[in-house]
Amino acid sequence: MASPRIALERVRKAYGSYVALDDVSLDVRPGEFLTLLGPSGSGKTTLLMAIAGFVRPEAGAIRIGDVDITRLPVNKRNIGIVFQNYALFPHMSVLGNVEYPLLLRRRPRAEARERARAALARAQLAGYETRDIAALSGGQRQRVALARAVVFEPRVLLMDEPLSALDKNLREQMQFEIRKLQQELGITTIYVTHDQREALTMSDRIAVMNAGRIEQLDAPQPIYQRPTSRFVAEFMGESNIIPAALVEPFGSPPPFVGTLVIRAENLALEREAAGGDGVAINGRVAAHAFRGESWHLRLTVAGERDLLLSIPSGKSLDCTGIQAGQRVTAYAAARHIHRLDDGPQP
Ligand SMILES: Nc1ncnc2c1ncn2[C@@H]1O[C@H](COP(=O)(O)OP(=O)(O)OP(=O)(O)O)[C@@H](O)[C@H]1O
Repeated sequence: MASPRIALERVRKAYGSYVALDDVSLDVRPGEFLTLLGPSGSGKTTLLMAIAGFVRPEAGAIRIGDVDITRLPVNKRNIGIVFQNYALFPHMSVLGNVEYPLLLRRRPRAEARERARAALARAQLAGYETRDIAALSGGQRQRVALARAVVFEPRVLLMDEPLSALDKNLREQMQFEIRKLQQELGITTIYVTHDQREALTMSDRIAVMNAGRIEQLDAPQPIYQRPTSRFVAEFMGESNIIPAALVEPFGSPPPFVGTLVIRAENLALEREAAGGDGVAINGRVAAHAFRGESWHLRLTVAGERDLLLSIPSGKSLDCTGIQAGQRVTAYAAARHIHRLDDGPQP
C-alpha cells in the first residue's frame, strides 16, 4: 500500500503566552521526504510531536491520508518515530528491541522474529541480533532505532534530529543510508534538523521554520538559491544582504533595485572570475582566514557593513598575500544576485 500524504491545517500550539506553532499549514506528499529546518526554538519538535500525538494542538487539524488523527491517541496513529537519543530498551538485545513493536501489536513470535531480522538486514545490521544495546556504537544504535521504527510497516515515518549525536563522517554516511531506506520503502517522512547541509542533502523539500511559522517551503535548490525572506537568506549558508544603493553595476547588467542577496561563494576579487556583468563593491579587508577548501574574507564596505567572501583555494586568486586593511573590489555576476522582496527599499 502506498504511503499516504500528511496534511496539517492551521495547527496552533501555545505554551502559556508563547506561541510555539502559529497556525501552521503543510501538505507532505505521498512518499515525500520533507525536512523541517530551523534554529533552536522555532517549533520543529513541537510540530513533529503534534503529528506523533505527544503534543495536543489547541486548534487546527492533522490528517494522514483521509483520516483525521488530530484527536487520535498515540498508539492508534500507526506512525514510526526515531528520536535523537535512540530511546532503545537497554536491557533487551538488538533483536528484542526490533521485535517489540510487533509483539505489542500481538503478532505471533515467529513472524515478529522473521520481520525483525529482515528489518535489521535492511538497516545493515544482519549478524548483530543477539548483541546488547550497550555493546553498539552510536551509529549502530541509530540503525536499530530505524529498524524498530519501520518494522511494523507504519503509514508514515517521523525523525527528530536522529543523527545529531554522531560525528561528522558517520552522520554523512547515515544521511545517505536513511535516504536510501526511505526511498526503498517509499514511506512519507518528516525529518527534523537544524543542520542546513543535512537538510539540503536528504530532502525532496525543505520547510524552513522561524518562530512557529513556516517561512519558506521548497526544494533544496530554490531554498538555497532563491530565498524569499531575509531570514531564510541569512539562515542558509553565508549570505550578504545589501541595499542596492551600496553597489555599483559594471558591464551592462539590468538596473538593481531593492535589497540584494549575494552568497559569499559567488563573490570574487577579480572581475573575470565573477563570470559576467554584475556588481562591484569596494571595501577594505577586515579579516581573512584559510579554511582548507576556501579562503574566507570579511570586507568592511562603505564604513558600515561587512561583506563575506568565500574564495575556492584551488582556483582563482591566491589569497596568501592579502593584508588586513588592504583596499579590494569584490565582484558578483548578475545571475548570482538575488533580489529580496521583503527587505527595506534603499
Ligand atoms: N512543554 C513545554 N512547555 C513550555 N514551552 C515549551 C514546551 N515545549 C516546547 N516549548 C517551547 O516552544 C518553543 C518551540 O520548541 P521546539 O522544541 O518545538 O523547538 P525546536 O525548533 O524543535 O528547537 P530545538 O532545535 O532546540 O529542539 C521553544 O521556545 C520551547 O521553549
